[in-house]
This record gives sequence, structure tokens and C-alpha cells, in this order.
Amino acid sequence: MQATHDAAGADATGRGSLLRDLVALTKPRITLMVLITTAGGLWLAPGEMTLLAIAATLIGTAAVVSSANALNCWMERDSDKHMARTKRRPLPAGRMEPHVALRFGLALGAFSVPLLALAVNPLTGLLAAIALVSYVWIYTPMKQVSPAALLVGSVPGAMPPLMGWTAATGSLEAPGIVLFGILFLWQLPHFLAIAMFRQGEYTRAGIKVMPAVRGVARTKLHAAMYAGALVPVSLMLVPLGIAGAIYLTVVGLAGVVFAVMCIRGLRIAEQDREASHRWARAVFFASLVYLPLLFAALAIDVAAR
Ligand code: HEM
Ligand SMILES: CC(C)=CCC/C(C)=C/CC/C(C)=C/COP(=O)(O)OP(=O)(O)O
Repeated sequence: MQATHDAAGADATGRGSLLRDLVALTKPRITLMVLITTAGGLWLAPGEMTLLAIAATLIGTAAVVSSANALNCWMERDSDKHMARTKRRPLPAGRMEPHVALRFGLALGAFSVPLLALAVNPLTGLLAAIALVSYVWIYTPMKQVSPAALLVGSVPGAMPPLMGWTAATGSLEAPGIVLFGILFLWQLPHFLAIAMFRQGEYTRAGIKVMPAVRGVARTKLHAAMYAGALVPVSLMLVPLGIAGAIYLTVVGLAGVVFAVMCIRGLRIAEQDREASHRWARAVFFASLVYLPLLFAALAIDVAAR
């Protein structure tokens, strides 16, 4: 998994086109996965929406997430130089002037929040603004201070499916909040695993991650607890009458497999770094399979009703 949020396709000599570099700033793979979660919230919510409102929700969400990511790249232009995963991004690689990224990020934010507030509804615009501010101005600087930044970063990460729900309904209701809870919990093992197999890089970049600050054993315990909690929280959509048997079967099974995988990490001896890294990579990979699977099961279940 060497290709990550990096410059999408910038060539080896670092001469990406401006357009390609602007796209790289938006971290397109993450943005795409985030959009799947927003579409899930939209699809699940009751009520009819016009095609225009659906388009405004998806375009506005893509733009606000891209704004958050571009501004994060601008703020981390120096620390990104110290990680193999991020050093080829447009700013640390020196292919773009920082002010270009800053203006691009601010312009996307200035376009997307009003679009969501005016063309969708004010609540969705407000949630987008909270996510943008908390991601860029709280989570991003906090990464250099404490591993608890993860809990802050998981709030904006969990907002997009709730925004899908509020776009359709205009109000905060239990199913939307459960979707928020699913995403919040999912991100914790997703990132604790990454922090384990990239611990050295994070330390060199001055970023405080849990395995470095509180130890590997505690990190594995936290990953296992959050993955365990994800099972009942994800299944709450069934008693809420939003999802049915297909979702219950697929997400119940996938959740148990994911939780068992995380729990098995506790059996690996602390000194066995090789096995711990293999386990962490497997958990990260499984997290990337689990989430689209959950939303696919949800979409099929809702469509089949
Ligand atoms: C606090 C929350 C999160 C943190 C700190 C985080 C961090 C990361 C990091 C560092 C990677 C690169 C892993 C590597 O290859 O070494 C990654 C990959 C990925 N993340 Fe997350 N993530 C978070 C939340 C999310 C959310 C909310 C989504 C989407 C719903 C997401 C989707 C992805 C995807 C699709 C990848 C693989 C593609 C890529 O690396 O560009 N992540 N994440
Ligand atoms: C609606 C809205 C604005 C939502 C924000 C959505 C969003 C950007 C979710 C991703 C969450 C997250 C903390 C990613 C990692 O950032 P990182 O800085 O740890 O990643 P990096 O090390 O690759 O830069």
C-alpha cells in the first residue's frame, strides 16, 4: 500500500501538470470513499429529493472534503516532507507554491459551504462548516500534540453520512446519528492500524500517534474495543427499521470478522514487530473492504424493500 493519499499519478521526475497536482491536493481516493458514505445517508433517508438537490449535496460534499484536504496539505507542507507516504505531494515535492494550495482550498470552502446551506438546507451547511473547521483548525494542528487528535479527526470524518441524511430530511434523527456513529468507530481501528505500521515515519514527522506515545499493547486494545463496539452500533439500523435481513447478515458477519481480526492482534507478542506490522496492514486493508461492503449491503437492502 505504498500509493496512498499522494500525488495522483505525478511522474517520477515530479513534473505533474497543475491540474493533476490540484486533484492530488484533494486526496481523491479518500474523497471518493467519503462520497460513498454521503450517498448512503441520502439513499437511506425517507422522502423525495429533486435531482438538483441530490447533485448539490454530492457536489457540495465533494467540494468541502476537497477543501479540507487541500488546506490540510497546505498546513502540513513541512511535516509531509518527512514521510515516504506524503513527500511526493505537490507542496513538499516543491511542484506547487503554497499560496496556490491555500487559495484553492479556501475557494473550495467558500463555494461548498454556501452551496450546501442555500441549495440543500442550512443544517447541512452548518454540519459541513463544523467538519471543515474541526478538521483543518483543530485536528490538523493537534496531530503534533497528542494521539487524542484521532478522536477529534474522527468527528469530521463521520459527518458526511449524517450530512447525506440531513440533506434529505432537514433534521437530526436517530438513523443519521447511527451512521455518524458507524463512521466514527470505523475510523479508529482504521487509523490505529496505520499508525502501527507507519509509526517510525510519524515519529520522524513529529506527529504523536498512540503506539509511539502509549505503546503497542494499548493501541491494539483500543483497536479491538472500537472494532467490537462497531458491531452493535452498525446493527442498530435494523431495530430502527432502516435496514433488514440482508444488511443484518452481511454487516453482522463482516463486523464480527473485522472485530475478531482486531482482537487477534492482542495475541501477538510485543517484541514481534514483524508480526505486529503484518497484522496492522491486514487490519487497514480489511477496514477498506468493510466500509464499502457495509454501504453496498445497505443500498441493496433498502432497494429490495
Ligand atoms: C481520523 C480519521 C482518519 C485518519 C487519521 C486516516 C488516515 C489515513 C491514512 C494515513 C491513510 C494512508 C494509509 C497508508 O497507506 O499508509 C488512509 C488511507 C485511506 N483512508 Fe483514511 N483516515 C481517516 C478517516 C478516513 C475516512 C473518514 C475515510 C472515508 C470514509 C477514509 C478513507 C481512506 C481510504 C479510502 C484510504 C486508502 C486510499 C488512500 O490511501 O488514499 N479514511 N487513511
Ligand atoms: C465534511 C468534511 C469537511 C469532512 C472531512 C472529511 C475528511 C477529510 C475525512 C478524513 C478524516 C481524516 C482525519 C483523514 C486523515 O487526515 P490526515 O491529515 O491524518 O492524513 P494525511 O496524513 O494523509 O495528511
